[in-house]
Amino acid sequence: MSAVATLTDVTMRYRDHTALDGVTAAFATDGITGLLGRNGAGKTTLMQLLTGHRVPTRGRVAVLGADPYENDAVLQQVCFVKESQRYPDHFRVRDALSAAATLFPGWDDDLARSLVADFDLPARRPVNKLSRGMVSAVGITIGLASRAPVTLFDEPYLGLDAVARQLFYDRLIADYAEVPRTVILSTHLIEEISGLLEHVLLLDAGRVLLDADAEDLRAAALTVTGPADRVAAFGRRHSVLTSDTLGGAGRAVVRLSGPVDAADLLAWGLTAEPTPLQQLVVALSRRPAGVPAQAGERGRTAFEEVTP
Ligand SMILES: Nc1ncnc2c1ncn2[C@@H]1O[C@H](COP(=O)(O)OP(=O)(O)OP(=O)(O)O)[C@@H](O)[C@H]1O
Repeated sequence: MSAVATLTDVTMRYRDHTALDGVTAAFATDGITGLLGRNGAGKTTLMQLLTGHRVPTRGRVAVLGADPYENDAVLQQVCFVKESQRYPDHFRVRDALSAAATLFPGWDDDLARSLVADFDLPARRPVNKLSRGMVSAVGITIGLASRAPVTLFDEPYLGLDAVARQLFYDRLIADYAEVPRTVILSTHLIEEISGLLEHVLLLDAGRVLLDADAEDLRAAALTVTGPADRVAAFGRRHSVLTSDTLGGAGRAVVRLSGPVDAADLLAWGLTAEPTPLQQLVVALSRRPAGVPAQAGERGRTAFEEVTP
């Protein structure tokens, strides 16, 4: 894989709190990565390091072959759409877009205009008079129209309604097809974006819990249902991530340790379907009740061998 951005054994501490702990990861040139994880997992911190907003306590961050911190040559190739982006008080929508146009060499004005129209953004209205969702739409417009080789969206759609979110996904995928680039998208709306993702990086308490191609993930787990004893027996052949029973019926999310023959499943009286990404992430990130998230401790590790 040719990587456009890497973190090598990166630790980030805020006073006594370790937000990232020994993270090593690489982001492919031209790829859409979902940066996933529970609240406080370290997603924003990781993005801040990639965009030169912070310097790691330990380890190395490289973007386009160089340290991004205070590096203008790198940073003009990087667009970071933050969860709660603030704009100068007097800025109208069109001012925000004009300012962005001067920052990014690849800025596409036609694309910006068409996104403004699609999101129904009032170009002359001050940004601080927009609704929460409209402010998000401004950020998304800037993120897409920047056409930056490395574009990061940190939960970009606070307040956006379902129709506008779908518009974002559609425009992202269409524009990515036209101008491939590296997109890193952090979100809690995993199911909504799972179809867009080529790669998944899952953080838990500051550590990498999963780093895998989305395609491999789809083939790596099954949700199996059927008589509880048979589900349990099937699970013993593989690796059970979560399971529950209701009466005599069982259901388990199973990480496969080898190929599964459909006829074999049928003979066992079981039905199986691919495990949705969201369910998989929940299963992997789940900690036993009462166990706090703490960097330095690993979460569940059942999936680690799947990591390419
Ligand atoms: N400036 C800071 N000072 C102290 N602690 C911080 C600071 N920024 C982040 N943290 C802590 O670091 C941890 C990781 O935070 P981060 O914002 O990176 O998580 P996140 O995965 O983006 O979470 P969320 O999904 O809730 O946005 C959290 O425990 C957070 O409280």
